[in-house]
Amino acid sequence: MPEVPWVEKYRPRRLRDVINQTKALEQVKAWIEAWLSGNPPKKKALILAGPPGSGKTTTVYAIAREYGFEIIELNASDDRTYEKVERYVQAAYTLDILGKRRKLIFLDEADNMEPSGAREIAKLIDRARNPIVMGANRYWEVPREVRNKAQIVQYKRLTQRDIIKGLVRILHAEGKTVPKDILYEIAKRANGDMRAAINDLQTVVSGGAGDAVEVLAYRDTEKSVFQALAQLFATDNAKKARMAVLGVDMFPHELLEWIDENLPYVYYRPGDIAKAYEALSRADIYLSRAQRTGNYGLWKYATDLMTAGVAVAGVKKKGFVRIYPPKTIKLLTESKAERSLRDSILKKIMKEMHMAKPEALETLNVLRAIFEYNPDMAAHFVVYLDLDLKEVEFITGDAERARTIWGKSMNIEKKLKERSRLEEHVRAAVEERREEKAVEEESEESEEEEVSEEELQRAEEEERVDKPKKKGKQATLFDFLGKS
Ligand SMILES: Nc1ncnc2c1ncn2[C@@H]1O[C@H](COP(=O)(O)OP(=O)(O)OP(=O)(O)O)[C@@H](O)[C@H]1O
Repeated sequence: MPEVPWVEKYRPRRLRDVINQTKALEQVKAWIEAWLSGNPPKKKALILAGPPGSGKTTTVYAIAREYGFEIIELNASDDRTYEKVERYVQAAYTLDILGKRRKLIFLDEADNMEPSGAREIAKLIDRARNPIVMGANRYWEVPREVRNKAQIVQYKRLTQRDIIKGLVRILHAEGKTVPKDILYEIAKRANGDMRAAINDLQTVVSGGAGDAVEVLAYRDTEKSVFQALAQLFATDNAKKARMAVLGVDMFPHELLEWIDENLPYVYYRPGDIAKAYEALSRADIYLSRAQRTGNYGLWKYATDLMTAGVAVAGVKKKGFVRIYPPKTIKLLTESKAERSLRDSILKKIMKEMHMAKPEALETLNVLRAIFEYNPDMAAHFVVYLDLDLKEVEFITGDAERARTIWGKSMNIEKKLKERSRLEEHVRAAVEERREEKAVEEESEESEEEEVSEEELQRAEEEERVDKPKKKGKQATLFDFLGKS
């Protein structure tokens, strides 16, 4: 028998178990108490607005339980809903008098109402004798005529901490545990949606830890590391082994951890295991050298050793090998937003560096290392690839480091701008000078012509004078010589 969905099994029954919506709950309580005071609130409808899985429906059910209402739940996007609402509105008072439980009408998805339905619902709110509560993710998409007649109660997006609190509560109740990093990963990717988080938790707990990682971490990655490792461990061909890990979106040292974890299950002869580990430890040496020196070309040797080096180490077990994540796993997960960031970075790399996608992926890995260890060089890449801050954050995975690199890149950009301004300036000056020179030369040329005419005359005269001068000079010398 399939298990009851935990989202229903663990839906808080009481208001005080609803996590981190205190302000909203107070408003809802005050409003419902006004109904019970015999002096109904001015606005006879309530809109609970907020992100999915933040506790709106839960509130309605808990309030009904605590204040003794029966809930009539209807979907606002359903065309026939308003007819039903009308029936209940009519009947409600009578039922009340007959001592039956009071009814609370809950209309979910009020932001998906048809305009015609909205007009009817607005009319019904006017005539309502019992509380009408609506749920909506996008308040502004609730038709205006309905919105105007309702009081709004805003639900917050739950924080990661709230989500973890909710998940831990369920784990306690189930007597189950999951690794902390997986729990955090679930909370992170839920993005404030407790329902999504609880569903993920249930999948993970009922599936076992191996599946957990597969379900959570690798459903979006380029090529799953499970697939890659299965291929790697199935071959004793060096080239195939190298190929197996291409396209795995992972740092070499992370890949190394995965291989490290799974090696003992692949070889059964101790000598072979030892040989494989030797290849791994040499890979590790290359990796730390790469990190120390910034020579990331060494990554290639490291990757060769951990793939080809391991693949040829000996005789492997036949058949299916179950791949386990390393104990110290750093989950490489991606949300939709992260994925789109990564794609946009890849596109920039492909465009600027003229690369195909697999190469761009490798480059992204290299960039990650550079961004981790060499902020100055990273800043140049930011400018070169025209990355934005979000993309830099994605590459670094660390907001603070991203800001440092971003700051540096702004300086470079400023300098580049200054330089191009300067260049422009110098170029303009040179141009100006050249023009001036051209004008000068032109006038010089004409002056020269004039001068040369004069000079010509003078020269001619001089020539006449010169000769005797020269002669005179020579004569003097001769005279002198003669004299001496
Ligand atoms: N604030 C909360 N505290 C505890 N549990 C919560 C909270 N919010 C949601 N949950 C849990 O998440 C699941 C979904 O919650 P709920 O149905 O109240 O979401 P919702 O806000 O109505 O979402 P939607 O807008 O999608 O209808 C329930 O199982 C509930 O137990």
